Amino acid sequence: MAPLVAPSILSANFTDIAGAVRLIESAGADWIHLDVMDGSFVPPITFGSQMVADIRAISKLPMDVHLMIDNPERHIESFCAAGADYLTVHAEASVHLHRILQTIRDHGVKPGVSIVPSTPVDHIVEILNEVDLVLVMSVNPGYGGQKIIPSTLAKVERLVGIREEKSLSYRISIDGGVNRTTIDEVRKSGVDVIVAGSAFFNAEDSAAEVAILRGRR
Ligand SMILES: O=C(CO)[C@H](O)[C@H](O)COP(=O)(O)O
Repeated sequence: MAPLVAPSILSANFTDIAGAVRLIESAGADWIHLDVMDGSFVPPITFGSQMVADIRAISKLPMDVHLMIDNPERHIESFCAAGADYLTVHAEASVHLHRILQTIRDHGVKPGVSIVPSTPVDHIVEILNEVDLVLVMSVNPGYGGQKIIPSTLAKVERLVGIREEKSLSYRISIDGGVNRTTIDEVRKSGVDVIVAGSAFFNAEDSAAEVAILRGRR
């Protein structure tokens, strides 16, 4: 099956977020990916739950909210209330991962877990039955436009295997450095969702770019 495509507004022009959302919709992309950064877990600061609420007000596309923040437990309620469909926290950001994931689900939102390139899949095996999404960071988080770290694709393959072995149903997403040069290798890993920032927002024809990322040329 073709993967879903989730353009990341991190690579959009922040003076025209509504325009970026319209572009994502008109290009036929599947989800909107929102990178929340706090200047602590990662160096940059992007935006908070108000951005999620404002996008919810103008779009019905599923919102895939990726919290690159420390102490995510402090912010679960506000992002759930803002209208996130998927809310993903970093395994490295809290020792109380199990509780956080359950809190997200209690709020009626799909919980996700993410790992940075240096974190092995073994670190999250115990909570895979609690999540609807596993987001594998294929670059070190914080910035768009970086080169993919190829060894991260083996983690996607491992997650595909565990899902089958344990009859689980999470989706696997990859984030960072996915573009028309890397897409063939990325798709071979068995990934379900492709997050694309610069490849989407720098494309001359964004609908064609979505088709390429899905594997239809
Ligand atoms: O999470 C991110 C950075 O932390 C971005 O979503 C990711 O890097 C996508 O950007 P690009 O497709 O340009 O690599």
